[in-house]
This record gives sequence, structure tokens and C-alpha cells, in this order.
Amino acid sequence: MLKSINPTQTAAWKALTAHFEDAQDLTLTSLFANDPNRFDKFSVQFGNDILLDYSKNLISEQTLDKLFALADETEVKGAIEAMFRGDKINHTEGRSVLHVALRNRSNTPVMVDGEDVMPAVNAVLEKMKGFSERLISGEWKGYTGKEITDIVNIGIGGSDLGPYMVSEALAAYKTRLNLHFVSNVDGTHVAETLKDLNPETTLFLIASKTFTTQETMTNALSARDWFLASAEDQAHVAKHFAALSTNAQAVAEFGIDTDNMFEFWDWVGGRYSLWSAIGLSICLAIGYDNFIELLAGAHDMDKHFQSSPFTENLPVLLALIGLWYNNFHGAESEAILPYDQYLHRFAAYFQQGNMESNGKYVDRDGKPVDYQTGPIIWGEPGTNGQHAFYQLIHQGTKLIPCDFIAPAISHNPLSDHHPKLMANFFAQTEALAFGKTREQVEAEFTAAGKSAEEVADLVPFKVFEGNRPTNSILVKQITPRSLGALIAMYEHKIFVQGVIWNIYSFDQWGVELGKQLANQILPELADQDEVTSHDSSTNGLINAFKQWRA
Ligand SMILES: O=P(O)(O)OC[C@H]1O[C@](O)(CO)[C@@H](O)[C@@H]1O
Repeated sequence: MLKSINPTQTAAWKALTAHFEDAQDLTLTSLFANDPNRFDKFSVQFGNDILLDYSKNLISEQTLDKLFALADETEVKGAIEAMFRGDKINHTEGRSVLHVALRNRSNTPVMVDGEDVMPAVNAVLEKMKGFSERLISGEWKGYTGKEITDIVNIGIGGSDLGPYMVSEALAAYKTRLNLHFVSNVDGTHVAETLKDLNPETTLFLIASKTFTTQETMTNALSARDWFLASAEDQAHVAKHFAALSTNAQAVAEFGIDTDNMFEFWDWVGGRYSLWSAIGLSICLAIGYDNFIELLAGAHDMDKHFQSSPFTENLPVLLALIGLWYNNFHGAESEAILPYDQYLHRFAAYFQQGNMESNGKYVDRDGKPVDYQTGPIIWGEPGTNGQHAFYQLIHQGTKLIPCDFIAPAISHNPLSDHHPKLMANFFAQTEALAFGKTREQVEAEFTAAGKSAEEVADLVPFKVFEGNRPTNSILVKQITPRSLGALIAMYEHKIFVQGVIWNIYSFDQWGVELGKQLANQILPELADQDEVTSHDSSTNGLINAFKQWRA
């Protein structure tokens, strides 16, 4: 169990509060003007894969020193050790937090309740290898003897977002199998997905840690009905359905052959589970060897996180910088902006990763916090975002720290697309940091021959204040290995922030009430009787719904 330390009561927090007051007038323009070595000082490279430039942040060496002191006082180092050691740091569920064991390629023992989990981890990986190789090679045949061509992963939340994001991110490594992801309980999702598929050549992965999730079970039953409408014989299910779960009993009850069950364990959080059997769809999408590379990249980042001094530690640096804006500058959200079309689900993935982990108002003592915890995470790929919401980032009234992510080498080096993409990537952080002054705007207008009246009229709208902070994360190329490292970097960032905010990052009780109420409401929708059991708004809506369907 992690010790409860109120971060606001630390000396470092108080020092940061005073420092924030003193540093109000700091601008990125002056910080860069006063220090020609700022990039060298505030950038760090991870192997030959990832360069983090955090120089365009509203920080000085003093700011960082105080943030490192905060990490020390809140015992971040001890918390990292506790996680890797297998301590039950997910206190409210009484569980260890060991997604790092799933990618522990050095295979050193990792103990849970006195038992090394690595043999079980490796056994499931071997099973995933055999299964994915038989499917990809075409050796595995469907019930009419045809090769499988399409895989449908049915899962939601952590059992969908990670595999979907990675399969898209690594589409350049695609095998011959076509992957589909069904998550929403809205029948449209499964219906539209199955429309063009052939039951003879389709295999379903039912991905659910608990194997009780309403959305997934409903979609799985519809998929089974669709399949049996053609296959007719229940015995054929074994060739077309596999389960990824911790719940062997529920899998057997569903009728899936236990040979086709890929196990994982309660010490794997749903939103940290793409490294587990939940990653089977990734294996099928990009091949087992590439999946192992993904794990290896994450393991490299795990080692870096465990052993690098905080001053060079990418996840720690990102966490502390994020916290500086969240808790001192009052920023409410963070944008993740990948300049890579393949990463189009990256921000959506970390919406769950971050917001389900750190969206908590109760501290480790069970008391409400009196400071801000997890930020709102959002984002879309550049350059699309530039033509949609960047206006607000540049000239709006809200402070939105942004992470810009881009690969130096494209998988699709078509004509001059990549230089153009990258020119935008570099230009945006420069524009956000340094803006455009009134004098610059006036000079441009004058050079363009505008009258003094026009200049006076338009100048205010064309000024960019700048001083908008960004991190730039330049990746050599998006490969399975670098992507593994990138994902693990963000996972550990979330961990560090949760430790400092004195919250439990690995439970998600906040999703339960909605599920409970939906289960109460569902039977009320089955007849035409007027509903009176709720508040007037909920009753009114349910009754209007019933009337429209009558
Ligand atoms: O894998 P399961 O058990 O179906 O759960 C799916 C998702 O539901 C949640 O429990 C809550 O939304 C997530 O944490 C989890 O990733």
C-alpha cells in the first residue's frame, strides 16, 4: 500500500506556489533569448528512437528543481519500486499492478503472493504465438475448410481501445488478416461490421477481462447468432470464437472451447492490458514477432523509468511538467496531437488511460482532495486539428499544454507529403511559443501597403500572444518497438502524477453507478407502463421514449 502524502502540505509545493507567483512574467521569448542552450538543457533522447524536447515550456531550472523536490517528497521513487516489486498498490481492489511483467523481456522473476508470474506470462505468449501463426499462415481453417480472412475483436474500454489504437498505428506492418473492432452496444456497430463479412472466413475474439461487461456480452451473443445462422452446428463455434479473459468459468459458460481461451490476471488493469492476451488481435494484425517487438520497446521504457535519474527520466519529466500546468497554472486539459495518420486513435486511447486512472477526487486516505487531479485529455492528428480547433489553442482564453508527436521517417514517403507534414509540426510549436507581436503585424501590414486606418482596425485580431507551452516528441519512425516505448512512456507519466496527487490510479469506481442504474432501467423499458420510479427528468425522458416507440 502506498503511503498517503498530501502533496500540498510538502515544502516543495509551497516553494512551487511562491515560485509561480514570482515567475508570472516569464515568457518563452525571454527564456529562449536569455539562454542559447535552452534546447540542449531541456531535451532528452531515449535510445535512438525518441527525442523529447520540453524546452518550449514555461519552466526554468528552478521550476524543475522544485518539481523534482516534489517528486522526492511524495516518494515517487518508492512508489515505482513498489509497482515493479508487485506490491498491492491497487489498494481498493487489493491487487498488484503488473502490466510491466507482461512485457518483462528480461524474464527476471516477478512475484505476486509469493509466486513468480513470469512462467504463466510466457506460457500465454507461447499460446498466442501458435494461435496467431496458424491463423496468419492459413493453416487454421473455418468450418467449411476455408482460410480465415477477417478477425473481429469484440470488447470495450481497455479491451478495445489499446488493440484498436495499436493495430491502426502499426498498419504498415499488416498481415493478410483484416481486423475489425466492435465495441459499442449500439447494434449499429456490430451490424455494420458484419454486413460485409462471411461467417465461413470470420473469427471472433471476445475480449473482456471480466467476461461480464454488458456491451461485450451483448455483441458476442449477436455475433454468435449471426455465425450460427450460417454454420448451424454449435460444434463449429470452436473454429470461429476465442476468448481473452481472466474469467475461465464465464468463458466456458458462453460455449467457447477452453483451448481457445487466452488467460490474463487480475493484476492487469483493463486500460493497461494491451500487453496481455488482450493483445491477441495485435498479434493477428501485425504478426507475433512484431507484437514481441512492441513488448520489447515498452520494456526498454520500463527500465529507463525504473533506473534513470528523474532529471533524464521521460515519464517523470512529462508528469512534472503536466502537473505544473494542472496545479499551478490552472490548465484544465492537455491535448495530444500526433502528426501521423497511423496514430489517429492515440489520443482516444490515452483518454481512457489517463482519465480513468486519474479522474479521482478522493485521496489515498479516502478524503476529498482540495487540489486538482487528472486533466481532460483530448486530441486529433495534425494537420487536421490545425483546421479545426487550433484557433482556440492559439488565440483562445484557455491554457492548453500540448504534446506534439511526429515520426522523422514516414512509412509512406509519397512525393513531398512528409516534409510538408513536418514543416507544420515544427511551425506550430514555434507559433504557439513565440506568437506574433503587434509590431510584427504592423510591419507586415505596412509592407503590404495597408492604410494606417486598416492597420489600426485589424492589428488586434492578428496578434498572437504566444507563450503557449508544448512538448515535442520526435520519434525516429513509428515501429512496433518505438510505439511500445511511447505508450509505456505515457503510462508511466500517468502513474507518477497519480502518486503525487495521492490518489489510487488503478481502480475505476466512477464507472459503476451508470452501469448499475442502466441495469435497473433496462427492465423498465420492456413494457408500455408509465415509469415513475425516478426523478422527473429521467421519468419524462423514459416515458417519451416509450411513447415514440408505442
Ligand atoms: O474487459 P472488461 O472486463 O470487459 O472491461 C472493459 C472496460 O470496462 C471498464 O471496467 C469500465 O469502463 C474498463 O476499465 C475496462 O477497460
